[in-house]
Parts: sequence; structure tokens; C-alpha cells
Amino acid sequence: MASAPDFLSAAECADVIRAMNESPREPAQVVRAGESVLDPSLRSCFDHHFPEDHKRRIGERMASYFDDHRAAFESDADFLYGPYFMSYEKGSYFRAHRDVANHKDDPPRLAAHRWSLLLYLNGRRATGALPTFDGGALTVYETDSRLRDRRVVVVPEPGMLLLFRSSLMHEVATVLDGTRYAVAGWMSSARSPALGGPR
Ligand SMILES: O=C(O)CCC(=O)C(=O)O
Ligand SMILES: [Fe+2]
Repeated sequence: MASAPDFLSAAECADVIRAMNESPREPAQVVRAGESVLDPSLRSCFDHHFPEDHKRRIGERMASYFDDHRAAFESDADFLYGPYFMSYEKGSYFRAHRDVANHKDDPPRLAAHRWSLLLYLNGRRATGALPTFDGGALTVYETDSRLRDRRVVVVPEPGMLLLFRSSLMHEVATVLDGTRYAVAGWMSSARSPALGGPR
């Protein structure tokens, strides 16, 4: 796991949150046995249709952070899938899951995911004019052959970029108050056999 605390400034976070609040949104789906479905037993949050130009700009920044620190990630990932813009209102959550394929019918892009990138736009503490929320911590269940398995709890901070392997189990605790805003993208490998790369 790795993080960059000040990937975006508070002013940039405020801009993205504003654009999210102005964009249409729909309840976020999950992929189950190859199909995208609403599944409140697993996930409850909103997916925002974010303006394309903004989206491309943020996606490029996330991908270049990965590229610049590539050596640390020991990965053949070469493109970013996403980004997606999510809001979690009071009562929202994302139960334990992995961001990779779990079923033979799952879309190939899931099997190509290598690293999950989360960009947090706000946090629990007041920062400038950014909205705050309570609850909504991310827990990642790290597995490491050299270390004992452990859970790492991440409390989002505005502007923080977090990276973890997409194969790790993780979950977002229920938001208890306010709205939690986050951007998610997946560094993926075009060489994945699932995407037609060499086997
Ligand atoms: O918002 C987070 O902290 C994690 C979200 C997540 O796990 C996902 O979108 O796949
Ligand atoms: Fe996830």
C-alpha cells in the first residue's frame, strides 16, 4: 500500500466536489457473475457522470503518479481504467470485496486490474470550505508473505491518493454523517491474457 497525502490541493478538491454535485448521478452497481447489478447487500453509494474533460485530466494525473513511482509497484500495469466519481451519503457503504474478477463470466477488464487508486476529496476534519463526514473509513486486508496478515484502516484526508493491490480485500465503513467524496481508478495491464495479451 502507498499514499500521496497532498496529491490534490484543497481548492482542487473543492472544484471536483462542485462539479460532482452539479453532475447527474445514479446508484452505483456491482459486477456479480458477469453482470452489473444493484446490490444493496454489498454496495450503497452514487456514481456521478462527471464532465469528460475534467475526467480525462484527473485520470491522466493519477496514471502519471503511478508511472513516476512505477518501481515501487512491481507491476506491468500500463493504463488507467476510469476514473469514476463516487459520493457516499449518510448510510452509504461498500462491503468487503476485491476489485478483480471473481467469476468466469466477469468482464475481462476486471482480470486486468492490478492496482486500485483512490483519490479522496474530503475528510472528517474541516479543511477550508470542504464538506466533512463521519465514519466512512476504508479497511484494507493486507496479505504479505513476510508480515503477518493485518488490516490497515485508512481515514480519508482531502487530496490524498491511496494505492493498493486490487486483489486485496477491502471495505468502506458506513458513513455516519455528511457526504464522503472519492475518485476511483484502476491501473490495469493491457498485456493481461484476459484482454488478449500474450499468455
Ligand atoms: O472509496 C473507497 O475508499 C474505496 C471504494 C472501492 O473500494 C471501490 O470503488 O472499489
Ligand atoms: Fe474496491
